[in-house]
Amino acid sequence: MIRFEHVTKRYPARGDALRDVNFALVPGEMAFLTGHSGAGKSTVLKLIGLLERPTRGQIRVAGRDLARLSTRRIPYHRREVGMIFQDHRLLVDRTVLDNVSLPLVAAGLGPGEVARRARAALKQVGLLRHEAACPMALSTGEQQRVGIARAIVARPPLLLADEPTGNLDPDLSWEIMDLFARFNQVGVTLLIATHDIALIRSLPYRTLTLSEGRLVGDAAPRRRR
Ligand SMILES: Nc1ncnc2c1ncn2[C@@H]1O[C@H](COP(=O)(O)OP(=O)(O)OP(=O)(O)O)[C@@H](O)[C@H]1O
Repeated sequence: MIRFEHVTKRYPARGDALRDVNFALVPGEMAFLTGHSGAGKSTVLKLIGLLERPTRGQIRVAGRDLARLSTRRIPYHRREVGMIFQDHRLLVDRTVLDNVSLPLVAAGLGPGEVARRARAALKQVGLLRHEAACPMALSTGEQQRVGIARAIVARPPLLLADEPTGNLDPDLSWEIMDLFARFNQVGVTLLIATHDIALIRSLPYRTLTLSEGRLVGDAAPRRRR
């Protein structure tokens, strides 16, 4: 589902944010990406979502070489990659339902289909009763779940999450991880960037570790007890 081969990313004025990074995730895998602040976690996710381009190396997602993707195919690629951010990036002047509908509206679906699918996504995250609310009226954990509903509404095979539990207390963090595990059980591939060591240690998933832009660790998933 994801393959990085000798990927280097240099930001002008900053230098190398990633250096010769190599790893692969098979379809249906769920993994953490960790490392200190500035290690390059968000950069890895942005490269996969085509929000940034590598300076060197090759990135393949779902078998496609991202460097060879035509401009016409980029919106299609973005719909296949659901992205979840710590600050959830919701539009505060739109309802919860409108926020979740956005990727489908952008994909050109008709209003009936958009509403049907957006409600199904809200139901999956347990927020159907808040569909008419404005995001600011919801708690932080609920806002994060709206962001997750928006990321899954187009049913992407790949979900990327950048510090999805960063603002949440432990109980809410568990709720979010539970949701991710449920998506994973139905075949979605997930890569979750986090520096929440307690969360990582308590869950059995594979963990990729970055330090100073290099991949320095790749711990296999532990067996569930
Ligand atoms: N658009 C940019 N322009 C210049 N430098 C950048 C840009 N984005 C990130 N960087 C730099 O690249 C390095 C890696 O950043 P990145 O955000 O990928 O790290 P991170 O591991 O996600 O950090 P954090 O946990 O703090 O979010 C950092 O030194 C950062 O300052």
